[in-house]
Amino acid sequence: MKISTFDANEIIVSPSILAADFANLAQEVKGAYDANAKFLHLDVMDGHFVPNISFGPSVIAKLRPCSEAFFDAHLMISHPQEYIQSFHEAGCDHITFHVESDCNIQEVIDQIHSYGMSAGLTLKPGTDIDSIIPYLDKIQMVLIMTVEPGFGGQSFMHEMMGKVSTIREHANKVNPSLHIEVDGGINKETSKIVRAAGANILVAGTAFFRHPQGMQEAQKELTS
Ligand SMILES: O=C(CO)[C@@H](O)[C@H](O)COP(=O)(O)O
Ligand SMILES: [Co+2]
Repeated sequence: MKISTFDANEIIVSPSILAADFANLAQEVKGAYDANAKFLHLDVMDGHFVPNISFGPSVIAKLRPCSEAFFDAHLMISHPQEYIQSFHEAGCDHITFHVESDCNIQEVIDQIHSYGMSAGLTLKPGTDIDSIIPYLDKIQMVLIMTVEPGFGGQSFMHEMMGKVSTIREHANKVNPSLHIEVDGGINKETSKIVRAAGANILVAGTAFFRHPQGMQEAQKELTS
């Protein structure tokens, strides 16, 4: 699936499977799509770029037949350029990588595009958005981290909203179809704040997969 299928004004929920029950991953992923979440957020961690290890292409490949969702990979790895082909072969539709990773950013963007996937750039909370501005017309998504990458279940950082509105202002001039995704601590309340700031893709792990009333209710809360 192509990201151009989705409009940058459309509010999309991207459930992060980091908060799902790993012993029942296929059921969880099917449930998320049945709840009308059009994306699935895949947090890949290498234990080096961030102090945690999650899963890689072989798990994603097993999940691919379970869902028609847009597979939205978030690579928290030091050397993204070495794994782009593997994530493409696993069935990812999109890859977001970190500006702080050890790579030539433009080369990795080109590599992602060469496999027909869309490309996104993201940054840690302490990194300035000046590192991303020069690429805004070359990518399809910016992901603003609203927690330190590495773990789910952390508290939302309100102070990141300035980054969202500044990126939206720049994008209106150079790339109006740019999607802005936010990731970390998104729930019923914070979803309203990020949407007001100009984000349209909402990553939700805990608030989605661990919602006491289930995923359908989570989807409703995040989009209403
Ligand atoms: O990238 C990350 C964490 O590094 C996220 O995608 C989290 O998995 C989101 O989890 P919640 O904050 O929604 O629980
Ligand atoms: Co993420």
